[in-house]
Amino acid sequence: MSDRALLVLIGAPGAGKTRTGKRLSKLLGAPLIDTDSTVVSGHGPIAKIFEEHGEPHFRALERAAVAAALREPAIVTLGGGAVLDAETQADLEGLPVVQLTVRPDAVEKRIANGKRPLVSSGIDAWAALVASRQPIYDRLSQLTIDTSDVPLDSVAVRIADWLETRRHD
Ligand SMILES: Nc1ncnc2c1ncn2[C@@H]1O[C@H](COP(=O)(O)OP(=O)(O)O)[C@@H](O)[C@H]1O
Ligand SMILES: O=C(O)C1=C[C@@H](OP(=O)(O)O)[C@@H](O)[C@H](O)C1
Ligand SMILES: [Mg+2]
Repeated sequence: MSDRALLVLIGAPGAGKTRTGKRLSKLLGAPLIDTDSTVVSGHGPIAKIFEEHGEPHFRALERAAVAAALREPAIVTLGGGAVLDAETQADLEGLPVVQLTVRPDAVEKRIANGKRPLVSSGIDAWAALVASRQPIYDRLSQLTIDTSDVPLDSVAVRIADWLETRRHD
């Protein structure tokens, strides 16, 4: 049997997927693949890709990174929009998928660095984007954790505990 991801984190931009994935990787001693980091390593900053080549080009690069990552025995953290891809949705079937969520009041500061082109105009754009995707995040995930008031370490521990329980089911 080919390798598959150990855990996948999905959810809204700024919910904490990348940072939580890093903590979990340390906690579990497992490798981490952040698909945005893969794209950035190969093609430069995301905002620049959007500016110079447009969103469809970014999505194609992202899909390639996601397809490769999901075939590795690693913790995989996706960009917030990666789950819009139908092939990615199919690839996630049967994998442990955790959704991170965050309230608008808590995310505002987190996304203020201008690195996320789709939400750089502010919290209303973020809220509209997340509302449109919420049914997909809900359908694909088996566990949801709101990170608004929970420290990173605690989010990581909760996910590690859940994974452990799942192993014994
Ligand atoms: N549980 C948390 N509590 C407080 N701040 C957090 C938490 N998780 C993430 N952050 C902060 O939010 C920002 C975005 O985190 P990141 O992991 O990049 O989110 P995502 O990958 O979901 O877009 C970072 O500055 C990070 O430090
Ligand atoms: O929600 C989105 O469409 C995006 C989220 C970002 O990742 P994070 O969710 O890790 O911020 C990044 O992939 C890109 O800016 C597009
Ligand atoms: Mg991220």
